[in-house]
Amino acid sequence: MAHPPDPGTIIAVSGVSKTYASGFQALKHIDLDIRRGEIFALLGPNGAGKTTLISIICGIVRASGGTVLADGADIVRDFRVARTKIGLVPQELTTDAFESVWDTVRYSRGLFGKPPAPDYLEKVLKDLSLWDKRDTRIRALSGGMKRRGMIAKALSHEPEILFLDEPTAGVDVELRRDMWNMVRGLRARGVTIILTTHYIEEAEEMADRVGVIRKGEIILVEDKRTLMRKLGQRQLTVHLQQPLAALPATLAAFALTLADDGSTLVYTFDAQQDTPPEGAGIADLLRTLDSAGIGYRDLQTAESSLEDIFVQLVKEPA
Ligand SMILES: Nc1ncnc2c1ncn2[C@@H]1O[C@H](COP(=O)(O)OP(=O)(O)OP(=O)(O)O)[C@@H](O)[C@H]1O
Repeated sequence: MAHPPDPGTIIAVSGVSKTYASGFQALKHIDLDIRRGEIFALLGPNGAGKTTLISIICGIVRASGGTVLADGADIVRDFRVARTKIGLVPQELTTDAFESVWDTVRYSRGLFGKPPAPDYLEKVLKDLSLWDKRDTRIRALSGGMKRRGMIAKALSHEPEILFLDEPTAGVDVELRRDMWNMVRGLRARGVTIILTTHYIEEAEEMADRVGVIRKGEIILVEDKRTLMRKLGQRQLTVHLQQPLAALPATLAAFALTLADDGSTLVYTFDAQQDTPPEGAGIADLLRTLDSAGIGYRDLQTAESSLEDIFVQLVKEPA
């Protein structure tokens, strides 16, 4: 069954499964709502099903079951309407290599039945630093420029939803920066962006929400900040004046480990615990150290990153 229409939802994935002809089940009953105007990062290890899911939503791969609505249009029944809403920058660079950049974007726009819009296409190419290359054949472009070309092509019909599958895999720093500027600009214009990435720091920097997929199942969808607060851990590192041979019994109340041959104490606690259990706060620890006569030179705190959280989430259960 389709979802009840919710104006805040731009993509509604309901019960989507995919079993490839080989018999391999790549997706298992995926439910996922993408909100209008957000940047959504889909994270998952190799082979988790990210590309399969994106390809289904974009109408390239047929689901074995379930439904997808793109801005209210069923991607199978209302295929044409759904397609005009979506732009896809695929992982693999495939395009009509013999056409010029300009012809590629112009032609691609025409395929979606959109009237010519040279001013819009000029802006897209300029934003992607491709304007100077507009008469160059795609195949004569460098790898990074080809990727810019793919993005321009995906944007040619002014889609409301843009999928970027591993957009920055193997691209240089400059292109990555341009790409994120472009993504920010698109979001500011109300375009919804869904990206897959292996660079978790990108998701950390760019995404509003994060979804994690593992072995064909969505195991988590969360606002990025909430996720980091919920699952993040903080660590306090205490550099001691004198190394300790072992943890003294007076410190047993704290979750401590001794590192660096006894010269460092590491205290790990949940970032979500604004109020730690009675007597287990940082102040309590420092007081206990003082009264035990354990001197320290320095203190450092660190929070776990989205990367740490991700690694914890996708690691195989022991
Ligand atoms: N055409 C196909 N036939 C059979 N199995 C396939 C096919 N395409 C993908 N798979 C399998 O489905 C699983 C999911 O693949 P998918 O490409 O969706 O993963 P992914 O999360 O995008 O991975 P990566 O991060 O490596 O791109 C993998 O085990 C893959 O081998």
